[in-house]
Amino acid sequence: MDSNALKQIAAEAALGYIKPGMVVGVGTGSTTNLFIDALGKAKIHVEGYVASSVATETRLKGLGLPVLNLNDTGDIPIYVDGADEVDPHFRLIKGGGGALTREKIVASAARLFVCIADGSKDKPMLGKFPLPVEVIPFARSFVARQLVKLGGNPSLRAGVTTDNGNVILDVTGLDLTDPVTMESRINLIPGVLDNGIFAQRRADVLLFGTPQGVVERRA
Ligand SMILES: O=C(CO)[C@H](O)[C@H](O)COP(=O)(O)O
Repeated sequence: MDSNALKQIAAEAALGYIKPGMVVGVGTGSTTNLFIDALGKAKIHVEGYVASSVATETRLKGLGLPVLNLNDTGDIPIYVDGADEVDPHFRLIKGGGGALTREKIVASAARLFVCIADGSKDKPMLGKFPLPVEVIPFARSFVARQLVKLGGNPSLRAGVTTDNGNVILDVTGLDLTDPVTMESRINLIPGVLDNGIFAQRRADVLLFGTPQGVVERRA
């Protein structure tokens, strides 16, 4: 099975968590796109979907699925999204698609975070995938210098402006043995909007697509 097929079975498994009448938070990325397409076919009568990016909103609307504004909903029952890395403690690196800030907001508003991924994202620890950090453009150079002081090697993601009008620094070399602390330390740098460590809001359920089928883990 290629990685797309593994993403597909993980995405379809997440449908089992979607019940009629729910408000459903929807992440961003190629795995989530497969989940959206599966939702389009499943025609479950949910109350609506809260999108974590403009791209996701466009895809949902393109399939005729109802999109809600997060400001018009309370806490939401469930959020489904992919990840770039997942550790054994359900902590994640996200933001490969640049949508990390809105993803973290919607994930934090959700009571259950279901993470869908192909099995290659299942890692013994976080830190190989360059950590995305969303930065206000005015502060780009200052923030990059502070990230170097934290042990990182930041590089500007060329040609990318986030849905919030900001830039992304991708950072290699950080020591993520304590991801909870590093998540906070980076977010304390003035000019940082958020970073792609999801350790304070971890996933609750992991659905990994593997050649042997979907592996499900619960925190
Ligand atoms: O965090 C994300 C987007 O900001 C994605 O969930 C992450 O990059 C995984 O993407 P894909 O499903 O395409 O592998």
